[in-house]
Amino acid sequence: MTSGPEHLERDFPMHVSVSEAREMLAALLPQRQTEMVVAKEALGRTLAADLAALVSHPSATESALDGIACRAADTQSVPSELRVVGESRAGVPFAGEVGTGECVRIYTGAPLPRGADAICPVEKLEEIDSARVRLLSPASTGDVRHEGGDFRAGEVVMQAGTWLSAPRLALATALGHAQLPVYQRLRVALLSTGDEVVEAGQPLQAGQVYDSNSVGLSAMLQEAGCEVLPLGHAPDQPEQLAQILAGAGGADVLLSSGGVSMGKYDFMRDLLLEGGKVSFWKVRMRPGGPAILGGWRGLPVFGLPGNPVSSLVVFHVIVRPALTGQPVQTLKLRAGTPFRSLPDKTAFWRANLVGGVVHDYGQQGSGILRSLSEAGALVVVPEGQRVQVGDDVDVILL
Ligand SMILES: Nc1nc2c(c(=O)[nH]1)N[C@H]1C(S)=C(S)[C@@H](COP(=O)(O)OP(=O)(O)OC[C@H]3O[C@@H](n4cnc5c(N)ncnc54)[C@H](O)[C@@H]3O)O[C@H]1N2
Ligand code: MOO
Repeated sequence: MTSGPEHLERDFPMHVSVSEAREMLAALLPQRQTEMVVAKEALGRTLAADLAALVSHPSATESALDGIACRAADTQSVPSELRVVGESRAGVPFAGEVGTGECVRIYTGAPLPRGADAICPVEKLEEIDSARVRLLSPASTGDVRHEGGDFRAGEVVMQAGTWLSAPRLALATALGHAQLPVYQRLRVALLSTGDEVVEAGQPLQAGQVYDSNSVGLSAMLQEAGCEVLPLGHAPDQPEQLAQILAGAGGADVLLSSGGVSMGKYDFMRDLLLEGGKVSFWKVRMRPGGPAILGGWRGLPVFGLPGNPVSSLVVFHVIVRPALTGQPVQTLKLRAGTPFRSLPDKTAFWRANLVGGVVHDYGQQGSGILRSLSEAGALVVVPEGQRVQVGDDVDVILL
C-alpha cells in the first residue's frame, strides 16, 4: 500500500493549477493602507490612486532637433536660402515672429517661435554668412513636438494598481507628482530551512550548500516593493522551526524555502499539515511542484521548494504576481528547439533568445544553479503539450 504525507486524510486541494495557486496566495494577503511616498523612494511600490497630469508635456510647442525653425512652405524647393533673424534656446525663447523667408536658430527642446512650423537640422544646413543659411533639404513639420503631444494637463495617465518600475517613476515625476500615493509595503518574513544549508562566508563541508535562496529571494522581494524581515535559517528540527515561526510577529506573510516535498525531514510541510492550516499542497508545474500554502497561528505561510531553480520559478509565476497584483508578462516567440510538458504539469523551461528565436538553455534539472543567471527567459509549455521547432511559444523574460 502507498504511504506518506500525500495520503493523509485532508481537507485541502492538492495539485492546484499555477493560476489557482496565485489566486489563493493573493486571497491570504491583508488589505493594505495607503501612504504618500517621495517618488525617488517608491521603486517597486504599487500606485494606490490614478495619477492625472498636473502639467502638459511638452509644456510648449518645441523643436526636436538642433537646427533652424522656419516656415515649411519656404523650403519646398531646395536648396533654399533663409535670413537668420534670431535664436530660440531652451529656457530663452525668441520673442518675435518668423516671417516669410526668415528663420531662427533653434536647439532641441527650445520653444518654436510664432510663425514657424518646421525644423531643418544643422546637418542639412550650409552657413552662407552670419545672417544667411542655405537648406539642403526641406524643413520638416514632423520635427516639431506639439504642446501636450505626450500628455495634457488634467489627463489621467497612470492607473491605480500600476507597479512602479523605474521608467514609471520617471513618468510620474514628469506628470508633476513629487510624492506618490502608494500601498504600504507588505512585510514578508523570509526563512531558509535545512541542516545542510550554510550562510555565505562560512567554510563549506562536503554535503553542505550555501544559502543562496535567502539572498536571491530577499532581492526579488525588495524589487517587488516588499519589506523583508529576515528570519535566517532553521535546521531540520520541528520544535526549532515552530519557535522561529513564532518569532515572525508583525509579518503579513512568511516565505520559506525547503522542507516541503516528500522526505522524512521535510518539516515545513509537516508543520503546516499537522499543526497549521493548509490551503493547498503541490502545484501542477515543473519545476516547483512541491510548493505549499497555508497558515501557522494566523500567519499566512508560503513554502517554496528548496531547489533554488524551483524557488525562483515559483517566485516569478506565483509569488511576485500575487504580492504586486501585476500579471505575469509573456511574449509569443518562435521556438528554435523542441519543448514539451508532462500531461499534468505546466513546464517552465529555462531558455535563451538567439536572434528573436527561443532556445532550450540545456540542462533543465532544478539543481543547475548556473541556469538562474545564464538563462534569460522561461518558456511556458501548458500541461500535456509538445512544441516543435518553428511553433510559437509563450515566453517570460527573466
Ligand atoms: N520522492 C520524491 N522526492 C522529491 C519530490 C517528489 O515529488 N517525490 N519532489 C522533488 C522536487 S520537484 C523538489 S523541487 C524537491 C523540493 O524539496 P524540498 O522543498 O523539500 O527542499 P529540500 O529537500 O529542503 O531541498 C532541495 C534541494 O535544495 C537545496 N536547498 C535547500 N535550501 C536551500 C537554500 N536556502 N539555498 C540553496 N539551496 C538550498 C537542498 O540542499 C537540496 O539540494 O524535492 C524533490 N524530491
Ligand atoms: O520540480 Mo522540483 O521543483 O523539480 O525541482
